[in-house]
Amino acid sequence: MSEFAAAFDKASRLSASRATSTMPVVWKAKRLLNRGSERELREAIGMVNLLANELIRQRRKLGFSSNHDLLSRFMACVDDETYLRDIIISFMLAGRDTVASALTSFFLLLSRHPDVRSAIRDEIDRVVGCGAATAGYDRLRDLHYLHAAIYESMRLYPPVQFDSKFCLEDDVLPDGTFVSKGTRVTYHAYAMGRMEELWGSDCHEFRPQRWLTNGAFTPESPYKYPVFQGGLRVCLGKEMALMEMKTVIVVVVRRFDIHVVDDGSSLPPKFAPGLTASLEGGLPVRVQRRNTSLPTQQLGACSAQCSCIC
Ligand code: HEM
Repeated sequence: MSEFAAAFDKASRLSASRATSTMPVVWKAKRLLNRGSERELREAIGMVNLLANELIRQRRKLGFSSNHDLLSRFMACVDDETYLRDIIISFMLAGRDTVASALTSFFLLLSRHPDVRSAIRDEIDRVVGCGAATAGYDRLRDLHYLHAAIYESMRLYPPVQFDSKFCLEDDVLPDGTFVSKGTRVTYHAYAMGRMEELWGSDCHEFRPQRWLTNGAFTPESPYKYPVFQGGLRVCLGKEMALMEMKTVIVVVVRRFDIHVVDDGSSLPPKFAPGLTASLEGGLPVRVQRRNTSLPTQQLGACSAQCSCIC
């Protein structure tokens, strides 16, 4: 693991432990005295800042004006170095573990639902084409069943399981509930995804079809499905996350079978405490190459017998 990743993980873990502390006064005292976990947190944040600054410095040296990656784009329009560093750290924090968490639970569910796995493979062959090794943006967008399976997986295992906000001023919620200034209000995406009132009596089942109408993906209100938050502070990386996930899934699912080790238990996974949901001890899997001869040829080069739409 790189020094950056290690410092990053440590800083995330220690910040999350503040939120779950039963006596916040303890960590606040430690922070004041620069002791124990708070001292470690300060050091980890220092290391993250240092390495993020170094990343910016190196990119500046190499030149960024003709590059179209995210960092170069931000560098082209942000002058303030500290602000730029904080943007990089925010995007890494928001985008790294969330996608990893979503993919982990997706493959966990897929190994328990071979019927869904087959349906995904059929759709990929039909839409992406059996002659294409990877899929472009437009083809990924047309994978409605896969989109539905990803949404369904995150309904049951949202990467951000719950999220709190603090009320700045006295306020009244749409249902008339009064919330006084300073109150902590938490929405719990994990619990909401398993509520019978919201999802029906099969709310605990993994059923991608619930998101499809005549084969097309049909979204739900973000206030019913707050996996990416809603309103003004909705996740900025939502579309990017979905594309990233689809890209990985298309490549992996076509070539490999992922078997969760000791899956026979069908016990619910045990989560580790943290800002994003991760499984305690990881998810041990056996990866088996499928007996498929996926071609290296490009889109549009399929044989006459192929039923795909290239
Ligand atoms: C499956 C993957 C993801 C999930 C489930 C997810 C979920 C969320 C949630 C729940 C929030 C609201 C957090 C809060 O208000 O406290 C959020 C915010 C945010 N996300 Fe994501 N996210 C994902 C991937 C990404 C990716 C890949 C990026 C960018 C590379 C990203 C960038 C952001 C940013 C910048 C915010 C802050 C928006 C703001 O406060 O205005 N996210 N995300």
